[in-house]
Amino acid sequence: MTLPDTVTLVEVGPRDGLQNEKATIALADKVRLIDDLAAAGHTVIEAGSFVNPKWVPQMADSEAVFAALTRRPGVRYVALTPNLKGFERALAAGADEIAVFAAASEGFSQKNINCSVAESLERFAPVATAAREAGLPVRGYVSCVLGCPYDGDIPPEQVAKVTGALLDMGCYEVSLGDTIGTGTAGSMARLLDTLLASYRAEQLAVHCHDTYGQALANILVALQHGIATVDASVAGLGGCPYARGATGNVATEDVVYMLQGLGIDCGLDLDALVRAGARISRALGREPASRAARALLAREN
Ligand SMILES: CC(C)(COP(=O)([O-])OP(=O)([O-])OC[C@H]1O[C@@H](n2cnc3c(N)ncnc32)[C@H](O)[C@@H]1OP(=O)([O-])[O-])[C@@H](O)C(=O)NCCC(=O)NCCSC(=O)C[C@@](C)(O)CC(=O)[O-]
Repeated sequence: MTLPDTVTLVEVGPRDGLQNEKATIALADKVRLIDDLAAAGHTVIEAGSFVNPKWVPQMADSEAVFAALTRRPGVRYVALTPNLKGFERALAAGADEIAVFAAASEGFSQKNINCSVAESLERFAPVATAAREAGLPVRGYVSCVLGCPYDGDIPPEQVAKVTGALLDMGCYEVSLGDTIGTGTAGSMARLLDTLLASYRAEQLAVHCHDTYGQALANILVALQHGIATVDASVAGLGGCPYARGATGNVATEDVVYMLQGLGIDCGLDLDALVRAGARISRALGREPASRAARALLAREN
């Protein structure tokens, strides 16, 4: 199978990564992280979310984050928004793009956004319309595409239905979230075979959590299916507040290391990324979860 020549990495560390942290993270550390990631070559960075701060307190300062980050030309700063209220906050904060987030399973939808999948899609439609009127691109997420902590196995057809609804309402791309990281190369291949019967590879991205250590294998399968957009989180930060036990996203450093080995360009400076991951990990009082970052840092000592 042919692999893409270039891959776009969507950096979700500042949002998906930090949203799950219990201790308060200083605004300056969040902003420094985003600026470091842009300096390392990222062109798409999810910088925060405009959700109910009672649900996700760690993202309560997203307005301040957007106001303080140093905008680099060519970088899109994305905001996650659950409803029109969130969209208005994101617009006022100066987000370049917004992301709406649905789920493939009813159980996760209820726990994460307090409504059914159908109700969430009804909520997102006016958000997509408002974003279009404001000239902002909209990205869609579908969570739990390879398993749900509440509903168990998820048939690929169920994922295809929600993906189609998000594309129909105007999302330019849908990111397929293996929220609890239970997917394997086999289940990812089956999912993509189903989705690619109806949608183009350019309309899809993958968002793999590494709970079972399968994320890189699953991403490789996605690349082999022609998917050229991959979400990742520097230092493997994160988890999901509504999916107990889920670890962070695949570490961006590990994905970059794999892509470099495959000769695929993603425009990132691995050393700069490793330093960015090490800095935020120090601020959080831990080692980076990235295996590549730890190996590269050990070589320096
Ligand atoms: C969706 C809601 C808001 C529904 O929550 P709700 O409680 O049903 O909302 P509501 O409409 O009934 O409003 C209740 C209160 O929330 C306020 N409110 C309502 N909306 C907003 C807003 N946007 N910003 C600020 N405040 C808001 C609203 O004004 C009201 O305030 P009150 O009258 O009580 O003072 C809530 O469930 C929520 O915020 N959920 C967010 C959960 C979340 O952020 N989860 C993590 C992100 S998803 C994820 O990580 C997965 C992903 C994307 O990475 C992919 C993957 O890995 O699978």
